[in-house]
Amino acid sequence: MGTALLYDEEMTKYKLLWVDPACKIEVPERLTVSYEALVRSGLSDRCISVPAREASDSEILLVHSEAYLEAVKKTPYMTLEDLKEFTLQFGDVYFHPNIYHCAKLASGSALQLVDSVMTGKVRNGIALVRPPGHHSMHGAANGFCVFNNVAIAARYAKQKYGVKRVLIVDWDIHHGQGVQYCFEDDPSVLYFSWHRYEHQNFWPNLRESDYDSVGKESGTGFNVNVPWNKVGMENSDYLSVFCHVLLPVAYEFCPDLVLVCAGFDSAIGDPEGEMCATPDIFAHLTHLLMNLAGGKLCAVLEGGYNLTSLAQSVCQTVQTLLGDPLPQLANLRGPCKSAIESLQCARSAHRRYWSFLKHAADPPMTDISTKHIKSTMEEEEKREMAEEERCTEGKVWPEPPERLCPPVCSGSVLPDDVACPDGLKRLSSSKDLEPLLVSKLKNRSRTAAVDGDGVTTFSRLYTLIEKLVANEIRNGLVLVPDVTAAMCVVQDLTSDLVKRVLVVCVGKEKELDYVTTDGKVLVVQISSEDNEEQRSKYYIPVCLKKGCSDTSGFIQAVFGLLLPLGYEYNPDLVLLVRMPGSGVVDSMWQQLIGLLQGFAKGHTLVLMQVNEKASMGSTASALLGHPAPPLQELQTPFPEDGDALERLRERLQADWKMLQTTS
Ligand SMILES: NCCCNCCCCCS
Ligand SMILES: [Zn+2]
Repeated sequence: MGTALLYDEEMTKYKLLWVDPACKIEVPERLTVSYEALVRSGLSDRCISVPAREASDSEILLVHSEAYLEAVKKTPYMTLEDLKEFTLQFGDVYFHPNIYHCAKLASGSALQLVDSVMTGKVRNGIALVRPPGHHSMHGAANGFCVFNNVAIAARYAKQKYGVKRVLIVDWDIHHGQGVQYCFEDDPSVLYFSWHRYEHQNFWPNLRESDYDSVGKESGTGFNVNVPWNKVGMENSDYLSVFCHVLLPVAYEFCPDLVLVCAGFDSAIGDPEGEMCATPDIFAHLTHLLMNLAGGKLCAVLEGGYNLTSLAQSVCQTVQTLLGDPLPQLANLRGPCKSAIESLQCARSAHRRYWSFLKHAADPPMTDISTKHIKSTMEEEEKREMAEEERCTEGKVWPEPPERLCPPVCSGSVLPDDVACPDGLKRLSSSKDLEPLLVSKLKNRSRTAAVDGDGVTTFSRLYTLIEKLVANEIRNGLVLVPDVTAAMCVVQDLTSDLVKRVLVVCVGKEKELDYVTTDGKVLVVQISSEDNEEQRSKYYIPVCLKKGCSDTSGFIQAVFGLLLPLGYEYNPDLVLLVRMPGSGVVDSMWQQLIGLLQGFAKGHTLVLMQVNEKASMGSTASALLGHPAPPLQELQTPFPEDGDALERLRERLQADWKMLQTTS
């Protein structure tokens, strides 16, 4: 299924008609540069164009009051003076004779997008709209917003499609207070927002935007705020919050639909956000949400006021929705001190509501929610200030790298008597291995693996790896008689082909006879075994009491450890090894493959044993980019697992900064 794109140039036909410094950044060009960038890059042609429509009164009344709607209805007939007068009652917003029409189109576009996704016409999509929506409230316009496009879409999805749970992710740099007010007492809508806050000193300066606003009444726990108390936040900070706050909660919530308040004023260069995250971060934020709700994701444009970073960020988002390989994010050095405080506060505020956060640490000693923080400018913060100046003053960043789609998506190396799953391209060995390499393999790994056809297998394997590295193939599936032997062989084959290999071992391993210390390989093993003594910086055993069949524990290990480690390590190849008898559940297995595609431009090599070929179908499906099925009802993780994971993270965070969640 495809990706919907909604855009209608009618929504460019309103603008600020008088002088108002607070509103001058909200210009029609925001929409035209975004759409033109999609056209120029060829991305719009790859999308399914869906027409905009006007939201009806009853749809608008799902969120707004009749009085407010009636008042807005009058604006097309107002004189300039009347419009100015009418605007005065609201904050940081302006009206125009055509804005009511555009506001109905913006909300209607969001509803068209929901229809396209919920009817299965498309898998996901994006609506490029203005005016934005997330600040508008039941009876008031605010922050450039007239109708709350995403809030209306959430109510509409519940009413028309019986959607039980909606996740709203608001990655715009402003707090979507309008959305928060709408759903704070509603447990069927989980609202997540990060936003520039600076201890309530940044617009809209609301006390209820802080991390301790967790929702109310039956909605308690279903409102997650992460305040940024400094500017200059980078990719590391954003990814840390996704891994350590949003994703655990989102997976536990298990939504039927994901709506994104896709504001791009959180990108570098934006005059509002003054952050330093680069446009390619949105490729990863989108990707990390795409295995929720069976891939049903609707992104609706909110803010974004630097026309260059806005256009780039929109393209990065659409390219990921289309399933293209992700760009590698380099030198992620872990969250800054301020981000860690925000992270820790949000996690501790929610640990009583979400079992996946149950073992989160206590809030930091310094109570960061007070408005006038009296923290002395420590050495670290001085460095951060210097960093910020460099970042925001410069306001230059590299164009996001090109994300080329390999001609072949998934290759396979299988025993001759095993049928190749649909969609995979069977590889034959293009050449025999050099005798030297064969002898190296023979003495390296168990004899059983390198008999006659063993060598054929290895030469095919070598060919597959060469094609992955050459980006001729995106990922691959390998079925071998003995995964342990094959693992060592792959390590040998890759050692001179790639710089860094992330090995993810699912299940028990007899004994891992290669533990490298040179950093060329990072092994993360998830099983029921605890190899305490073998642990090193590059060999990280994660022990689950009930082993890999415990999906709750598994998913916690993925978000709390594997993903942050993977981002920091930034491998050029991911080797995913499924040990026989691991007990991993197929849906979890597919989620894992989906999530690991975020690394190494999607170059994932899956190694499985022939006797597990029953799982080849689901493996192939995940490798081909089909969204993983939602993880059904997740039980509460075993306390000892959650606790052990937190302890392991605290031990490792000295070596791996992306694991930090406590200051
Ligand atoms: N420096 C201008 C103040 C603008 N304040 C309102 C911002 C609304 C953003 C909507 S995404
Ligand atoms: Zn914004």
